[in-house]
Amino acid sequence: YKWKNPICNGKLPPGSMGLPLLGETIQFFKSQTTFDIHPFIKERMTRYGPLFKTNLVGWPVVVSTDPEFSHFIFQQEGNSVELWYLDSFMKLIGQQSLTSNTGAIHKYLRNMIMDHFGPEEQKEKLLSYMENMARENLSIWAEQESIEVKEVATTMSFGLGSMKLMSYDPSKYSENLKDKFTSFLEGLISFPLDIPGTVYNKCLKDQKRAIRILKEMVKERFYSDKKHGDFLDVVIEEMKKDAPLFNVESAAYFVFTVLFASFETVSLAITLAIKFLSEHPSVLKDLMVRAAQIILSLYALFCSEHEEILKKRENVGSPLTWNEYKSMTFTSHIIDETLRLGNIVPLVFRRATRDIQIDGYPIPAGWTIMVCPPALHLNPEKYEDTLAFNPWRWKGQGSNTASKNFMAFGGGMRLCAGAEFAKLQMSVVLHFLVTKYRWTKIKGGEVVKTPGILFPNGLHIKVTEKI
Ligand code: HEM
Repeated sequence: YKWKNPICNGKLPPGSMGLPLLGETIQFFKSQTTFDIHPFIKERMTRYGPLFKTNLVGWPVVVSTDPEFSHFIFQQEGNSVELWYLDSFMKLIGQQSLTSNTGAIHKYLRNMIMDHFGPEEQKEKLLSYMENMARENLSIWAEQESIEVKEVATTMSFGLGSMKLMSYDPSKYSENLKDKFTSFLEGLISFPLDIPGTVYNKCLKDQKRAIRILKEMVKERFYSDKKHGDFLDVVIEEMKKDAPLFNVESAAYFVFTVLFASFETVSLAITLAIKFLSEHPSVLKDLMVRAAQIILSLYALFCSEHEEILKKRENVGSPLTWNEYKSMTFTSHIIDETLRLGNIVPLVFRRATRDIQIDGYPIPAGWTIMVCPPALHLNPEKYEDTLAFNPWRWKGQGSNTASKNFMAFGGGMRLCAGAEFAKLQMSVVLHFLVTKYRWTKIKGGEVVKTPGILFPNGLHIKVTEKI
């Protein structure tokens, strides 16, 4: 009785607390093979409405599928809610990483990241890194009989992220850092059962090895005076201050979190975009026509005005400027649509630090609030024919990062620090892929959501250079 009726001032939102201790955990982790809202959420939305209570992995939770309330929750960061994730997640991310810091320290660390991934840095340095990375990787893809997209996209994004963060050189270390992340995203939102054979267990082991490598790097840098111009330089500078924010352990966790956030999400988004484009030739055709138009108009302009620049550009393919990438509205619609339908981050967690009232229901202090972006992204009142991949639905809008109906990058003070970096990287890869190459799907492409997205059979394609 106590389990089913938690003590609280007033009537809690509708819903069931499930079985004692287990709650509704088993139903929550049930896998699905479509992009639709997870059946656990969908069934309860129909039964109880947009806000309902449940219990997951021992924690009392209120699930929000309501745009207004979800937006309100993101705005309440540091006021009536704080960032909070399941114990299993925190164990993987580390108690001292950015995600666990609040207030001024969070702001300070967040700015450190923004300084390295923000628009100024993108214009100055990152764009040319990205273009080189995309060009080099694509030419390697085109040499293969077939490639598995998620795998090669991960290699490319990891290369970019790890170079920018810590000038990572794999040949210097006995174990490869990238291999330690293969099951990380899956593990983060998988059933937190730490026994051999489970994804979570593998993830914990890999995380320990990754932290070991990163600690080695942090120590080496700490005792060296050589500057690399990367993110780790800034972390080391922090460590050398009188009242340092980091020790070796927390510095390693910090870099680990940013590294993970910077490449797993992007490589998944690139894979999803390629999957959707492969399945929707009319979208691909439109994208190719627009990309060709941009290049042709640039060439025409340069031919008439800057013969030397044209020559330089011809030598390196067809790179563009930051403003040119930003003005590719159709590409940004494809990216928004991929993120809306793909729901790479299917759940965002917070904890009420004091009692919150919503529509006459109390959410007691200490309860978890789970914001569910797919419910907002697949809301038929906002997005017609919700499961259709239709980039044209964004026509007339600029690029989306956060709104009440688009929360692919979260919102409020915790809005993804790498959102613009991620979108730029996707634009660059798509631009080079469609202007210089064509591809055909060989096999795979099916998805399973657990609730994180997996490609159980991969997505295998053959890339060829256009003549
Ligand atoms: C398509 C790619 C990406 C998606 C879908 C995505 C999604 C998200 C979401 C939903 C959050 C909010 C989590 C929360 O509120 O609890 C977040 C936070 C964050 N993301 Fe991303 N992200 C992406 C790419 C990146 C990249 C490339 C970076 C690297 C710089 C990055 C760095 C971060 C950081 C540091 C945070 C924590 C921000 C904070 O707590 O202030 N993300 N991301």
